[in-house]
Formats: sequence, structure tokens, C-alpha cells
Amino acid sequence: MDAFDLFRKLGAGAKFDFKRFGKDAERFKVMRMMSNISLFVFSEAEEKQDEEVEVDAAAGKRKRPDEEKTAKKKKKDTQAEVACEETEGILWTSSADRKSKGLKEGRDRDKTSMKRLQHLHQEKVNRVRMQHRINVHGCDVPDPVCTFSELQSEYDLNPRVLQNLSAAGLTIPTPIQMQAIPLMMHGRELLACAPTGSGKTLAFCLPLLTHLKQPANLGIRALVISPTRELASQTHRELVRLSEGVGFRVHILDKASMAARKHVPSSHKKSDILISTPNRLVFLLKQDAIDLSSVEWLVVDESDKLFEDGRSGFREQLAAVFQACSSPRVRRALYSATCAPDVEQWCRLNLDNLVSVNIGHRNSAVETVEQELLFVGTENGKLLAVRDIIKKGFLPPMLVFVQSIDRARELFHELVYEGINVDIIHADRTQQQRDNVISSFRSGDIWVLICTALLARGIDFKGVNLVLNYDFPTSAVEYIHRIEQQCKNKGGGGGQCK
Ligand SMILES: Nc1ncnc2c1ncn2[C@@H]1O[C@H](COP(=O)(O)OP(=O)(O)OP(=O)(O)O)[C@@H](O)[C@H]1O
Repeated sequence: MDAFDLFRKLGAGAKFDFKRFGKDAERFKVMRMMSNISLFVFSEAEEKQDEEVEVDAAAGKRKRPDEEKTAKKKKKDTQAEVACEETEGILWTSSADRKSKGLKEGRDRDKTSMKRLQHLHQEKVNRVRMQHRINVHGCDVPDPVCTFSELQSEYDLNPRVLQNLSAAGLTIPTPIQMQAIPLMMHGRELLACAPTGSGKTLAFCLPLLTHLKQPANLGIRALVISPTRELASQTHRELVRLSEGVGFRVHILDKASMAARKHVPSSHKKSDILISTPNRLVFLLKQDAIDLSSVEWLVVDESDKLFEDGRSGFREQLAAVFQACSSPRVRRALYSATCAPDVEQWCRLNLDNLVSVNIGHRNSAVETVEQELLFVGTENGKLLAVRDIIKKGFLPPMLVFVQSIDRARELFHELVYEGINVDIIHADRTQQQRDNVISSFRSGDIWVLICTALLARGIDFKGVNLVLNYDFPTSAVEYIHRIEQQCKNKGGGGGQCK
């Protein structure tokens, strides 16, 4: 083995910079070994290219500069490949080759670390969703947010709205807010199901306020449909509270406002956000007294209620509203406490690139509600059990649910002599009476409120301590709606008389 062989063996795999160490390469005969190959390939490619240029020139055409560039790049790549090919001996590389190989390796390394980072990030997002029991279906779903301040940095939430949020004592988003807010901020159409009291109202109010940016005389740009007047006024209150100091015109369609608008139909131009029940809105639509063509966000709250069996009127009304929101830019979001299959199916058929978000198990009550079943034997036993609860002492306010208006009246007459402040609310009472009862219940003047299913949805009675199902609800879903009146208090319990 001569010195050269020894050098080749020892230097196997090493890269040799010919440009810098050309003389040494000559001395060790590296050049001879590699240059044959590389120079041959190089010169052949070069020759070929020169020929091509000549032919083109002869034909009176000149290659375009970008074609030339591509050809040159190809040539370089071929050169680099050959030069970097691994042999038994020393590798010959020029500094340009090393540079291009280094770049390629760098790009590969970047890609791998990028993939790893993406993987880690996805794991983190999945962990957050699992921890908060957020189930999402759909593609390209944005990450959940964990704080309200993220909304300001990532989605440009108005600082004043953020200030209003913290003034209201709201600092950490609830699970539905964590996922539904970023989705709406990205303009995604959405079906969101989360238990009553889980903060759905805020989950659509914040994106609406962010999307509208500032007040503008462009007509109604956001529309919220609520199944009951009570729920509509609750949403109205929330929006007014959140947008304080920003100047949005948030209006509700009630009797008074409708009467006022009869004389000034153009007043709708001065609304940014409108909240209404479907009835009232359709009434105005039929009279051509309202224009919804500028609506950019349409939110349907308690959508399952609007799609309920036997309520086909609501479906027709909703269809009319959907049609009236004719802007191509309109986005729709449906919120609900329970997941009704027909709502889901409707959304899949009618919404664009739908994402559905479910919090917790479908159609189950939130875990913060303590539930108890009382066996009372007979019908009379129910009344005895209620009297017993009252005698033992309970922490008001208490909601008592019954099957019908007659049953509500009967129970009211039984309890009115127990020395407690009791009242009833049902569909036969006038709107004025209902409003008075609700505000007295909210203020604590009424301790026990007997009601039919009318109120089982959507009304936010802060601080209800006990929900008594005097009569069985007609379905599991209705039961959930009833007891969740109480879970808004995040504690206490729900009783059931059997
Ligand atoms: N992030 C939050 N942190 C603390 N409290 C919150 C938060 N979001 C909402 N709340 C409060 O929780 C209560 C219930 O919220 P909300 O009425 O929006 O629930 P919901 O899911 O819309 O119920 P419903 O099914 O009746 O519409 C309200 O008093 C609201 O102020």
C-alpha cells in the first residue's frame, strides 16, 4: 500500500474543497480521480447548452433569461450531485457545492424540526380540548383560546370590550367560549352545543362585536334570533353591557320598538346589532318594513327549540329569516343546549364548511348540578314532599316545574297559604305580568316560582338554588333544560318528585 492508497483509506468519506486546496489535491492525485468524472459531466452539459444556444441563435431566437437561469441551475445541481457522490476515497467538493448541499441539508433539517414543532403543538391543543371536554368536528379548526387577552392579541378584540369583560368579573373563557369564539372570529359557520349556563351567549357576542369593529350606518350587520322574548332581552342586556363605551347600536325588537319603527322605517339603518324572536322579525319582513340584506352574521340561539317537533311554524319563520339575510357575505352560527339530530342534519345540508362543537357528553346535564330523586308514592305524596321541603327550610329562590297551566294554578293555590312568597308564570299570563314576575324573582321578592315548560329554556335566573320537577319532564332533553336553570348558579341541586 503506497502513501496515496493509505491517504485514500484514511480519508474515506472526507470532503475535499478543491477550490481552496487545489494544490494539495494535485499532490495527492485527488483531482485526477474525481475531475475525470466531474469535468466530463460538467463539460458535456456545458457543451450541450452552448450548442442549444447556438442553434437558437441560428434560428434567430434567443433563449429567455429565465430559461437560461433554469438551465444554469440544472447544470449546477448536476455538478453538485456528482461532486458530492460518496466514493471509497476522498470526496471532491467545491465551496459552491458545499454551500448548495449545506442549504439542502438545512432545508431538510428545517422541515423535520417544523414537523416536530407542529406535532408538539397539535398535542398541546388536543390536551386542552380533552381537559375541557371540547369535541370538534370539521376541518381546519383554529386552536382554542385559553384567556380573553389572547383574543385581543390574536383577533384584535376591542380593548374596551376586554375591559368591560374584566369589569364584569369574566376572566377565563368557558370551554364553549374557548373553541367557538376563535371559530367565529375566523368566519366559520358553526353548530355549537353546550349545557345551559355554560356561557354560550358570550361565545357569540364577543365575535360579533369583534367582527363589526365599530358602529357604521350600513344597516343591520348582525342578527340574533332567540326563541323567547325573555331570552332575547337577556342577550340584549349582555351585548349592551359588553359594548359599553364602544358605541354599537344594539336593538331588540319588542312591542315598543316595533310601534316606534312603524313611523320611522329607516331607523333600522341605525342598528348595528338586532336581537329578535322569529315571530316579530317575520311580521316585519312580511310587511317589507325591515331590510336584512346587510346582515353579515346570523346567530340562532337555542336552535333546537326552534326546530322542535310540533313547532313547524318556527322552521318556516327561520327559513324566511335565512332567505332575507341575502348578503353573500352572511355567516351563520347555531347555538343550543342539546344536540337535536334534525338540527345537525339541517346544518350539514345548509351551512358552508360546517364545524360542530360539543362540550361534554351529548345531551347530559352539567356536573355541577347535584341531583336527587324523591320517592313520594302517590300524587298526594308530591304535595306533602313539597310542604316538607318548605317546613324544613330551604334556601330560596326555588323553581318548581309542572306539566300544565292548570297544574301550575292548583299548586299555587296550595302553596300560597304556606307563608312563603310564591308566584306562577305561564303562557296565559300577559307579557307585563311575566316581566314583573321575572324581575321580582330576580330581585328576591318571590321565593318560589311555579312555571310550565315555557321558562325551561334560556332564561338566566342568577342564583336559583333549587329546581323541583314536581311533574316529570316529557323528555330527557326537557329535564336538562329545567335543571340547568339551577346550574347557572353553579351549585345547589335539582329535585325530582316521582
Ligand atoms: N367566562 C365566564 N366566566 C364566568 N362566568 C361566565 C362566563 N361566561 C358567561 N358567564 C356567566 O354564566 C352565566 C350563564 O351564561 P349564559 O346565559 O351565557 O349561558 P348559556 O349557555 O347561554 O345558557 P342558555 O342555554 O340559557 O343560553 C351568565 O351569568 C354569564 O354572565
